[in-house]
Amino acid sequence: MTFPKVVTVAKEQYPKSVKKEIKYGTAGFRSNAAELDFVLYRMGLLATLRSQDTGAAIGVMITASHNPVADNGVKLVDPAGEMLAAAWEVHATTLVNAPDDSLDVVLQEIANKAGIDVGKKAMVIVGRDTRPSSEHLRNAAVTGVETAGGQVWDLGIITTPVIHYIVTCHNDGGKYGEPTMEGYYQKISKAFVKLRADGASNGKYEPEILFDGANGVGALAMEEFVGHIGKALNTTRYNKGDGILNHMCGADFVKTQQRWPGGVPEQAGIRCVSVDGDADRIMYSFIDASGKYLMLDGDKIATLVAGYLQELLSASGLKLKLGLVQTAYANGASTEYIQKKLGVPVSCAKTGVKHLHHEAQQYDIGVYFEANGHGTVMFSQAAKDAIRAAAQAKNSSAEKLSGVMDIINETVGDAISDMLFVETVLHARGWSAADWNNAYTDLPNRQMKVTVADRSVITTTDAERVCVTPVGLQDTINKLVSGFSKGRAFVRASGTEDIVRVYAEAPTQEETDKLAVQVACAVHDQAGGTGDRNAILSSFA
Ligand SMILES: CC(=O)N[C@H]1[C@@H](OP(=O)(O)O)O[C@H](CO)[C@@H](O)[C@@H]1O
Ligand SMILES: [Mg+2]
Repeated sequence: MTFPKVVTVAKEQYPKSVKKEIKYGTAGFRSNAAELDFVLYRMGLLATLRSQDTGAAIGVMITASHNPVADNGVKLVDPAGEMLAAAWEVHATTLVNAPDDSLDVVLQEIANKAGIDVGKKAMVIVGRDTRPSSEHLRNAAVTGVETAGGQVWDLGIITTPVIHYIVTCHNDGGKYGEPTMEGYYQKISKAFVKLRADGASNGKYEPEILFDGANGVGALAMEEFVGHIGKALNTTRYNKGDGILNHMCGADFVKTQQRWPGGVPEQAGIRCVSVDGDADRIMYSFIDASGKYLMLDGDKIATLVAGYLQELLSASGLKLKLGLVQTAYANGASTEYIQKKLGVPVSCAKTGVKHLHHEAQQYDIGVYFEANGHGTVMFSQAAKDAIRAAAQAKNSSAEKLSGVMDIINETVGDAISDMLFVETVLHARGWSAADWNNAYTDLPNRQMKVTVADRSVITTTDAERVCVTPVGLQDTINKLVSGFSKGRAFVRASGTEDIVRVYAEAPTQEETDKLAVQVACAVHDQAGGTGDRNAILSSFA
């Protein structure tokens, strides 16, 4: 047998403890941490096989991102820093659901299917967030890798974007950057400091932020990072790990509650940057002169950076195709602004970073962002070559573009790198947060969750904007939407929670809430709702 100890180790140390089928979803496997030992062991096994399959190092990140501290999760990172290939998501699901005593057979089947020489060397790069359960789960993953004959490179506590960066750099022989934490910090901070060589203040821009670390790994990363940026950006850091992870703070709290994060003193006029529990998402907040709270989300960031890239691109004279990728959750006002005012083409992708990432590859410069603050910019090789050559020839816009390329972590959304990019654009434009916010006004919007017996009855098309089944539900939605001038609504099954999500937009918050409630009731009625219908009806009463 090719996998001699796999079954014994599983039975003795990491027996399968969950009976129900679990699935490698939008963000890998995620659940209560107590249910994950066997999953991590098995993902260690699978990562080894995937490494043998690709002849490259594979990443394993242990995190449940913005979810509560009692949860945890695992996702694999493919050789070029991208999300695990779809075919391997299927293998992951098969392996995790197999009984303990058939693990060796299932592994062999995967190896046969993919034509893998399992005697080959394998390297797995493991990282984890600050959750108390993460160390224990790391041990399970490491045991998996070693039992399958692979070698482990343990990065310890690290942000999700940095593991993506290190996997990329390790596999391309250092072309993208030096494959270490220090290499990452150096690369992005040097570019940032250089771009503001003329001075940190400019017009209404002040180089000062409040940083909300969500009590997670982003806070630790920022503590190290400030040493590299010196006076270029003055940061006051909060939620550094003294409180509960993601609790009343962080990017997800800010986005879903549309409130100033707990643990950060309110200061009018100063930008507050919130990251999530693994630092791949970012939100900006500020309080204006009249004391009003304002949130600047992924759509605001996307339009700001795409507009700036567009400007540099046309000033440089380079003929490269720039585009923005959003999802159906993008605020309609942001799409209209970027398309009509700035003339940047927009594509809509399905929810989940891998879909946006893929869609962004059709552009020379592809900006992608989810409204919840997860996103980055990708440059094609041709774009990189053209920009660097023009920069060498002292084309000043191309020099700026080249600097911006070094700030950006192209491998995945990265809160710290995205923050530096936003700060760079605001600095270049001489804008305050209010100026940025005034570019366009968000349409009021509302998200709701509906529990149903089986969320897979909801299927969609057209980047999730149209519901195909249950038959008739879309007709109902259309009818409801037509009752509001300029309304928009859609429904889809969540990929990370056992619920159906409802999204609505309309000219006023009151109408938006009304539309959301009506659509949620339609889902409840036509898709097998299990919750309390009256509770839906009285949601915003
Ligand atoms: C509406 C929304 O915010 N959905 C989130 C959420 O996906 P769902 O499939 O909607 O549960 O989690 C994903 C993974 O973190 C993230 O990519 C996505 O944006
Ligand atoms: Mg995250």
